[in-house]
Amino acid sequence: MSSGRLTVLSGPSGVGKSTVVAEIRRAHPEVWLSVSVTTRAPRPGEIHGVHYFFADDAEFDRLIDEGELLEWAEFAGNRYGTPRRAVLEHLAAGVPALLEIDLQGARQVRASMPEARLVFLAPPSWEELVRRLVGRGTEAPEVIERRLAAAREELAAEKEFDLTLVNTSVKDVCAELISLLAVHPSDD
Ligand SMILES: Nc1ncnc2c1ncn2[C@@H]1O[C@H](COP(=O)(O)OP(=O)(O)OP(=O)(O)O)[C@@H](O)[C@H]1O
Ligand SMILES: Nc1nc2c(ncn2[C@@H]2O[C@H](COP(=O)(O)O)[C@@H](O)[C@H]2O)c(=O)[nH]1
Repeated sequence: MSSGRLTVLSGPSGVGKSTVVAEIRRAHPEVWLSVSVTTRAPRPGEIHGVHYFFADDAEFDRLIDEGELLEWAEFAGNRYGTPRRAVLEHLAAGVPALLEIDLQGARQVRASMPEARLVFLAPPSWEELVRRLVGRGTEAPEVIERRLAAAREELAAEKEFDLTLVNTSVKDVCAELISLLAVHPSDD
C-alpha cells in the first residue's frame, strides 16, 4: 500500500487553526487528525482524547523519555507533543494525516520527515489576530502577551513553510486544505 501524505498546519496563536481543524473534522471525517498531548489545563468544552490528551508533567516526561513523541515543544508555559505511533500507522495505511502544531514542532517535523508539507496559516492583519485572540476570551492578559510575543516570531518564519493560506474565511481555508490533503506525493 502507498503511504499517505503528512500535512502540518501552523500559525500564530489566535489565527484560527483549531477552528479550521474543527470544520475539517465536521465536514471531512475521512481526514485523520492527530490528537496532541499537552500539559495545559483543559478549556471549557475541551474533551480528553478529542481535543487533546491532557497529561501531567510526569507523564509528559515519560513520553519524551520513551521516544513516544514525534515532536514536542514548550509554548507559552505549557508543553505539547505529537504521539508518534498513531501518525506513522495512519501514514503507513495510506491515510492522509494532519497535524496542528506550533512553529518549533513544524521545524522538528521538517527535519525528521522532509516529505511532509508545511502549511502556514496567516491572519488577514496583525490587528485582526489580536482581535481574535483577545475575543476568544480563554486566556489571562499575561498569557495573551506571551502568545502575541510568540506570534511575532511565528509570523517572521512564514517563509520556512511550503505555502501560506490567509484565514479570512474558514470555509475557503478548509477547501484549500482538503484539496492539498487529497493529493498524493506521486501525483505532484
Ligand atoms: N476566519 C475567521 N474569521 C473570524 N474569526 C475567526 C476566524 N477563524 C477563527 N476565528 C476566531 O478566532 C478565535 C481564535 O481561533 P482559534 O482558537 O481557532 O485559533 P488558534 O489558531 O487555534 O489559536 P491557538 O493557537 O491559541 O490555539 C476564535 O474565537 C475563532 O472563533
Ligand atoms: N509543537 C506542538 N505544538 C502543538 C501541539 N499541539 C498543539 N500545539 C500548538 O500549541 C499552541 C497552543 O495551543 P493551545 O491549544 O494551548 O491554544 C498552538 O500553536 C498549537 O498549534 C503539538 O502536539 N506539538
